[in-house]
Amino acid sequence: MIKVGIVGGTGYTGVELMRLLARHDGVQLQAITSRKEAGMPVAEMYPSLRGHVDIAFSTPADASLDQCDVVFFATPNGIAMGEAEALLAAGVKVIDLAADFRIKDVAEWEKWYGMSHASPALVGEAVYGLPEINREQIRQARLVANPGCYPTAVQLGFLPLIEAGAVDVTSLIADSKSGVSGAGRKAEVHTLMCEAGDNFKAYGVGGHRHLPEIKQGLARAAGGPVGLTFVPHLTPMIRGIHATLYARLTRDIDVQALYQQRYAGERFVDVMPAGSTPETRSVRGANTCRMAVYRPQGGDTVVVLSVIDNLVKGAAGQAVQNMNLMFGLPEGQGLDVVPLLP
Ligand SMILES: NC(=O)C1=CN([C@@H]2O[C@H](COP(=O)(O)OP(=O)(O)OC[C@H]3O[C@@H](n4cnc5c(N)ncnc54)[C@H](OP(=O)(O)O)[C@@H]3O)[C@@H](O)[C@H]2O)C=CC1
Ligand SMILES: CC(=O)N[C@@H](CCC(=O)OP(=O)(O)O)C(=O)O
Repeated sequence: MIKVGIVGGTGYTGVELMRLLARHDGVQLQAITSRKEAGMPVAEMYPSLRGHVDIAFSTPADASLDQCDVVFFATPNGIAMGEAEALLAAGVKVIDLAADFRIKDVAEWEKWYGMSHASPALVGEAVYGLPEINREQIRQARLVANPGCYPTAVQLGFLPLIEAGAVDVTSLIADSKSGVSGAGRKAEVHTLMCEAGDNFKAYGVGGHRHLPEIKQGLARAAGGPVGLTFVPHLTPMIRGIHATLYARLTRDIDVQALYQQRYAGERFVDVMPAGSTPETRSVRGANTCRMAVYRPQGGDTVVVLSVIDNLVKGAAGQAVQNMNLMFGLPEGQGLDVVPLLP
């Protein structure tokens, strides 16, 4: 049994990790941290876990994380970078759901995240945890930078076109919408029901911190810099990301065949039949990125629709997928979830 620790168990990605790991045969939940709720049984805070998780929260200091085989950081940005080095030295693998190790250019990371990096030496070692592009490196990794939610939906949506060299990479557009759980559980005015319910708005139009992460991944696929306009929106739903992506073709190709071939062996990417429109509710609770690709009126604009559950393929599910790869387990273990509908 793999001994698992979770730092930040009271938050939305933390409780989602517990929901998935509770049904995973290969792991034992060893420690779940909370600074404020130490001593409280996890299932008292989250009755959905009654009968599934029978331990109490402990403080990060009391959690004996160095006794775990793997520690997930489901914490705000800037926490894992201060803890990872000691855990790795103790032989513990680390998966950070935050952004501390996602961007290889440390100065760029510091600019977007507004803090100094506490562990720049580890940034080079960290493997970006998008299995559909980095599977073999993840298998060997001690430290995985789990991708952001928008970057997962956007990169998976654009990759086939860019890898095939079939589009103008200087003029990509990602029009993306997120459910409110993407903002986490912390109290903030903009996520109050009277602010976010029955409302729809763009934010971060002038620059969102996921922009450099997405551009880094797409540039790697393109073999050079890309130009991307990325506009996120907050929608009045709890879970889900819907990314509508636009690119200009540079040659005539069958985009449906391209997408089907690229993701043919990928269990967690579903290319729908031509003419389909993926819905966010079709992936609710599941580790699936579902997509459809169009060439409206047979023209040279490609439109890709890409949906994920931000808490699953956009965070905790992808983190479990990465853990499975790092420990040589079947990649989908614990992730065989049928989406909840309606
Ligand atoms: N929500 C989403 O859809 C996604 C989130 N992410 C990223 O995952 C991370 C977690 O997100 P989310 O679960 O939504 O966030 P939440 O705000 O819901 O939870 C954050 C958790 O971190 C703990 N925490 C806060 N500060 C510290 C600290 N200094 N030391 C230890 N623990 C701390 C809190 O617990 P307590 O106060 O009890 O100690 C809480 O459990 C973030 O970096 C987020 O950007 C990534 C992809 C998607
Ligand atoms: C709706 C909402 O507020 N979403 C968050 C992004 C989600 C997130 O969790 O950020 P990381 O993936 O970088 O960790 C935001 O835009 O800041």
